[in-house]
Amino acid sequence: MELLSGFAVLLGGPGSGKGTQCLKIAETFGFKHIGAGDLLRKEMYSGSENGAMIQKLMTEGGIAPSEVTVKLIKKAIESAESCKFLIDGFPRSEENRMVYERIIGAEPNFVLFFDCPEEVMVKRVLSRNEGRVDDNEHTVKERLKVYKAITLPVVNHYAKKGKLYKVDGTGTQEEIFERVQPVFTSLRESQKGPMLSADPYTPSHYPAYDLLHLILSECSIPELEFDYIRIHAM
Ligand SMILES: Nc1ncnc2c1ncn2[C@@H]1O[C@H](COP(=O)(O)OP(=O)(O)O)[C@@H](O)[C@H]1O
Ligand SMILES: O=c1ccn([C@@H]2O[C@H](COP(=O)(O)OP(=O)(O)O)[C@@H](O)[C@H]2O)c(=O)[nH]1
Repeated sequence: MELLSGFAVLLGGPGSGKGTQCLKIAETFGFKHIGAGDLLRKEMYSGSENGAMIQKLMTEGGIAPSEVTVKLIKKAIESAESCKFLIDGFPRSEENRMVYERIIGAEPNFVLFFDCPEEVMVKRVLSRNEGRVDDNEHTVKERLKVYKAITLPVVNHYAKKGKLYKVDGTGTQEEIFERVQPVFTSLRESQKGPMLSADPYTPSHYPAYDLLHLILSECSIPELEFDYIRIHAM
């Protein structure tokens, strides 16, 4: 099976606001939101053979085997009607990224990174109050270690590729969305790449602009000369 698709990725530490902002972006700009952690939690509670393993590693603050997560993401993509995806909280390791690229056969067109001080993230996680196995002081410390050692290299990888747009993740949800929204709006409305403010991670012109513009516009692409992103069967 082959699907025509395109996607953006949201990365950031635990509690940096990925899920919250993803919902707003998805609703405003018509993306299908795929939360990697949400998929794993659903799998954990489904009684599947992987349930106990997922619960253990989430409680310990670790990262699920790449094949397990990628399979769940692939299933979510295939069952969605949309062709515009916002993947939240994945890839979390270089290995995640490589397995995703091997199995799905695509790279994200654009990566948003929420930059947030540790103490802010910890405070948010500890007041999330959703009954999660990992929202406690011990696990959040472990998650932050994993984030710095294993996830930040992925962020750096996308920065080097000129795909990363860093957003200040502090302030209210509305303030953060005000920072995020113009990026998506200008990409949707402009025919030419937006010139963004200087930032260590932010290219002044998006190399991935054309493809992202394609994602953000309707999915009727055939007359345009873009590389199609194909999702290959596993
Ligand atoms: N800007 C914000 N200010 C205060 N609390 C926030 C903000 N953004 C999100 N939250 C809250 O912090 C917690 C973590 O946010 P969430 O979006 O789940 O982060 P992540 O997906 O990165 O872990 C949630 O309870 C959410 O309601
Ligand atoms: O690609 C992923 C995404 C999540 N997780 C696990 O799920 C937990 C919660 O992730 P989620 O994205 O839901 O939480 P957040 O970081 O947004 O607080 C992580 O600590 C990991 O244990 C994982 O193993 N792989």
